[in-house]
Amino acid sequence: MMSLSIQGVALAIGLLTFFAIVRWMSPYKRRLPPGPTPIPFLGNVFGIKADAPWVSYTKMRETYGDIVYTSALGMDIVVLNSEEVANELLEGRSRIYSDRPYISTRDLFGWEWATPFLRYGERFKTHRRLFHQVFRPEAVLSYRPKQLQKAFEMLSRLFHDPTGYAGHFESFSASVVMSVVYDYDIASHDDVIINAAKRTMDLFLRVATPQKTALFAAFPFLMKLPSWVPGLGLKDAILSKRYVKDMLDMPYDYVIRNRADGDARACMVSDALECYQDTDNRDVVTEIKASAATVYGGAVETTSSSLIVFTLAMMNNPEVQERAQSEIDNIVGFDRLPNFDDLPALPYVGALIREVKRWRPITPLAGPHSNMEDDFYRGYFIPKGATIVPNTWAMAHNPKKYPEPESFCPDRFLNRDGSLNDDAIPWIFGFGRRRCPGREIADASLWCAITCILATFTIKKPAGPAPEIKWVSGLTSYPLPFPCRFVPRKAQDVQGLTRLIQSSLP
Ligand code: HEM
Repeated sequence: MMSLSIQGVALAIGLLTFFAIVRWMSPYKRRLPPGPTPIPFLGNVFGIKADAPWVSYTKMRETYGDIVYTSALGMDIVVLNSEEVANELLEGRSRIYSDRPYISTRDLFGWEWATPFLRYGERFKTHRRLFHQVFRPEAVLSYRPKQLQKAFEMLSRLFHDPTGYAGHFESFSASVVMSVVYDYDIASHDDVIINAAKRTMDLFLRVATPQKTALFAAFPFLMKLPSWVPGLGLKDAILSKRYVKDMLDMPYDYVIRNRADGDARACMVSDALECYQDTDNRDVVTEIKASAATVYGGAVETTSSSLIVFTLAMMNNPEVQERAQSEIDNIVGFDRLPNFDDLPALPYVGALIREVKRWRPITPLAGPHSNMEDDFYRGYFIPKGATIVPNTWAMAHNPKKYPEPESFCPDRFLNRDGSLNDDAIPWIFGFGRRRCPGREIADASLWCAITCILATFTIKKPAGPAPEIKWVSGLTSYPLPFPCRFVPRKAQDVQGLTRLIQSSLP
C-alpha cells in the first residue's frame, strides 16, 4: 500500500514535470518581448502609422524599450530599436538571423530571383559571392574615374536644366551602376534598357504594397482568384512577370553581344561569365543575370534619393553649405573640380555626408530579417520565422547619441581638431550577412556627386513662400522633388563649365 502511494506520488511528480516542460516549450507560453496589446488576429495594425511605421516604433521605445514585440495579421514582428540590440542579434547571431520573411507578392509578381527577397541558402550565397567580386573595397577603387566622369556629366545637366535635378540624380546613379555591372553607357534620353528596368520597378513598388503583401500572406487564396477580380492587382502581376523578363534579359544580352563581337570590357557580368566559362551549369547564368539585375533596383533609387535629401538639407541650412564650400575652395581652388585625391583633406564634407545619411535615413527600417530557429535573447522568446525589423530611424534619432536629432549638424561627426570621428554609421547599410553589398560604391558616388555640386552650385530656396515638402513612404523614404534653385558659382556660363570639366577629367 505504502509502495503504491510512493509510486503514485512519483508518477504525479513525473507528469507534473512533463507538463511543465511542455508548457515551457510551447512558444506561446514563453515570454515574448514587451509590446502594445494586440487585437485578436489583426494584431497591432491600428496602432502603427501606415505611412511612417518607424515613427510609431520609435515612440514605442519610450514605453517598451529597445526590443518590442508587435503582430499583424498573424505575423510575429520584433522591432529592434537600438544599435546594440540589432548588432547583438543580426551580427552576433547572424547564423540564424540572415533569412528574409515570407513576401507573398514576390513570386506572384515574378520577383523570386532578386537578392533582397532570397531566403538564406545556396542561391543567396552565390549572389553574395558575385557581388563580392565587383563591390569589394579594392575593386571599387577602380571605378572612381568613371564615377567622377558621370558626376561631371550630371553637373552639365544641372546647369542646362536645374529644375529637373531629381531626374539628373537618377541618371547619374543609374549610369554608374550600369557601367560597372554591364559596361553599358546609358543614353541621355529615353534609354530602352533603363526604361525597361524602371517600368518593372515602378509597377512592383506601386502595386505590391506592404498592405497588399500582408493581405495575401493572411489570405493566400486571394492570389488564386481570376485576374479580372478588381482591387487586388492580379492583372498587374501578370504584366509584371513580362516586364521582369525584359529587365533580366535586355542588359545581359547586350553584354553577350559585346562578347561575341570581341568588344567586351571588364564589368560584373562579363567577368562572372569569364570566371564560370568552364561550367556548363545553366543555373550559373540564371544567377549572374539575377544578381546583376538586382543591382539596378538596389542602387538607383537609394543613391538618387540620398541626393534629394542632401538638396533639402542644403536649401534649409545655408551656413552648413557655406562652410563646406569654403573647405572645398581652400583645398581645390577655382581652376578645377574636386577629385578623389581631395577626399582626405575635406573632413567637413565627409561629416556633412554622414549627417545627410543620419538626418533622414532613406531606408528607415533597413531591410527586414527573419530568424531560422527559435531563439532566446535577454530572457525573451523570439519565435522562429519572426519578421525582425531593425529600426534605423530610432538609431539615427537617438537623442543620447545625437543630441537634438532633428537638427542638421555635421559637427556631430567631427573631433575637436576638425578630423572625422569614428562614428561612420555603418548600420545605415543594414546588418550582418545581409548588409548592403553596394555600400562602398554608394559612398563613393555620394561623395563625388555632393562635392562636385557644392563646388559648382549653391542650392537656394525659391523666391516666395517656402515650398511644401512631401515624402515618399514605403521601403524607402525621401522627399518628392520640390522647387529650389541651383545657382552657379565656379562657372557662370556653359563654356566656362565645359572648360572646367575638361581641365578636371580623370
Ligand atoms: C545610399 C545608398 C544605399 C543605402 C542607404 C542602402 C541601404 C541598404 C540596406 C539598408 C539594405 C538592407 C540590408 C539588410 O537587410 O540588413 C540594402 C540591401 C542591398 N543593397 Fe543597398 N543601399 C544603398 C546603395 C546600394 C548600391 C549602390 C547597391 C549596388 C551597387 C546596393 C545593393 C544592395 C543589394 C543587392 C542589397 C540586398 C542584399 C541582401 O539581401 O543580401 N545598395 N541596402
